[in-house]
Amino acid sequence: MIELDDLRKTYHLPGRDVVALAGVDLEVAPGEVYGVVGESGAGKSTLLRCVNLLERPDTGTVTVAGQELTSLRGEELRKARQQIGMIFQHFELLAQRTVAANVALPLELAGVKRRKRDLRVDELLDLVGLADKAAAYPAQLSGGQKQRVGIARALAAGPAVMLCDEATSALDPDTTRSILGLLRDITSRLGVTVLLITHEYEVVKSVCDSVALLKDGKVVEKGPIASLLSTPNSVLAHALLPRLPVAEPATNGGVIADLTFLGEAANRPVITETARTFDIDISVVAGALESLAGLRVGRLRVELLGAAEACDGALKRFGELELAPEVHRV
Ligand SMILES: Nc1ncnc2c1ncn2[C@@H]1O[C@H](COP(=O)(O)OP(=O)(O)OP(=O)(O)O)[C@@H](O)[C@H]1O
Repeated sequence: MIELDDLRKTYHLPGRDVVALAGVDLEVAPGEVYGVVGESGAGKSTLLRCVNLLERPDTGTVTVAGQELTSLRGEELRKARQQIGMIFQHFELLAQRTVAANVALPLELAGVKRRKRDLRVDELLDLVGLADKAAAYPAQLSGGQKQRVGIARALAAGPAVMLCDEATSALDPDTTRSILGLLRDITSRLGVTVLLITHEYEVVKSVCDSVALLKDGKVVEKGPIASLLSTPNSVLAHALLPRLPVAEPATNGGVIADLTFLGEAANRPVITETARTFDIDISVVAGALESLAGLRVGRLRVELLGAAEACDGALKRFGELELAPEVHRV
């Protein structure tokens, strides 16, 4: 649904060049929620601006819903952009317009007739739970309500794709949860594909199917969350896994190791089986369980007590069982 091929963008400043995108390839499948994460300055905003061509990449192509936007200009580009809705960190609502008139704006620009427009606006406000705020002005709304208006406006022209620029960074954690839930729910119901940029892994955890890590203008890792989680040494997987407390010294002088359980592995009696096989004691020190991209992911910190060789054997066995044991050397 969105295809980015070798996107490059350099800003020329007096006396120096800043490479913002250094050859980005990305493919977002229809209906998917795709997150792009990265530190400040990694190139996330530039990437998003290049997708709807608010910024023209120096080279490379952007294809959205089968149409190569980078080959279009003027009226053709304006038309093609109606396939793309956008929501912003600071909502970007027009203060002098009512909620209904803000949502109606893309429809006005697309030349939709008054009656049809009004019906569509009612439907959209209903969808985002703001039917009773149609006549209110943005200043009278909370941050979460403003973003709901932003979502309704982005959906107004019936886009195939929605771009979200740090959509929840200005909101508190509870409001963030409800906005992300709404975004996930509405876009999956309407079959809209979402590309979002964020610097928060919590956002990726709660809504994304796939994720890419941008660093210095390059994608250094990407893929569906479910496959990243089972990729050894994946930086993204590590950042997305449920958090265990900072390692404490071994309480009984044993070997401390963190194990990761994905999906069905959580149901197997591997701890008792391994303890029996190697004739050691294994106790659970800490644990966490979360749902990530529809997959149950568990992490367990265990302490192995027994002969050094037996403990090594047990750790090797955990590796064979794909539990990715990480040993804490204390
Ligand atoms: N209009 C511009 N002119 C000059 N340099 C720019 C411009 N926009 C971005 N840059 C530079 O390009 C690089 C990438 O910036 P970008 O804003 O895309 O990163 P980001 O990952 O979105 O960062 P943040 O999370 O802080 O918004 C940075 O070094 C930035 O200073």
